[in-house]
Amino acid sequence: MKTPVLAINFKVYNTSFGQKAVDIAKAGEKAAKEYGIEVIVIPPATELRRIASEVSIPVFAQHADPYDFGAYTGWLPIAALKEMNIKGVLVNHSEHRLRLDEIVAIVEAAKKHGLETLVCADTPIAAAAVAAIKPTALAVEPPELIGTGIAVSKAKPEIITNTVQKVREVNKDVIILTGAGISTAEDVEAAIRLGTAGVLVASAIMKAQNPEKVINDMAMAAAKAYRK
Ligand SMILES: O=C(CO)COP(=O)(O)O
Repeated sequence: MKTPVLAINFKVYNTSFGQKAVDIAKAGEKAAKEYGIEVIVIPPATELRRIASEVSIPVFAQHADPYDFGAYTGWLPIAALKEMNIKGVLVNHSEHRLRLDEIVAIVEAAKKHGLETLVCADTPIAAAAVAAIKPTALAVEPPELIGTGIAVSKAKPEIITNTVQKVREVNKDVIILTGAGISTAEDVEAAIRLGTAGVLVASAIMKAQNPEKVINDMAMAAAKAYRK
């Protein structure tokens, strides 16, 4: 994973499926090229194969299970992601919470299959616990700000600075991202100034009138703030 990062969690909005999802992913690809940053798109499981075949930027799954191919009805094996050219997996999102042993199993299985991991944590302490598992990246997202349009980087900057401090005590390499309520280019800039390498964002893009413009503005802000 390169830095800075604009990771777009599509969640399961009505814009997260079909052609709209492809258009948003293509806007991400365009911004990644234009500003030289890492844009990661994270569509629902049903859209993974199509989007991975239409864009060259990394596509991550919103969740996957630590299984190989086999008799696992209703689960999404990590082995299948690899076959679809998916580059990584989001783990333990606050809307899809897991126990620590389950997080460990997914991160280990992803490593075995050569996939990256972006693990979510709701507090600085949880982020430090996650950092000890050595994922590729982690995102600190206070659940009470998710989907509110109130950016954690503005409303609760101490959550970000505490996360960076606690995580670096246990892991010097993991990429740290900021998420929850990130709405504007300014919010992205603040997240980077507070010591993280980018953002994990959903509603500001998925619910926008003009998602392409929001992606462009956030990507430009990330590139600019990260260079300084
Ligand atoms: O949960 C999030 C990203 O994974 C954050 O969601 P919002 O950007 O909608 O606040």
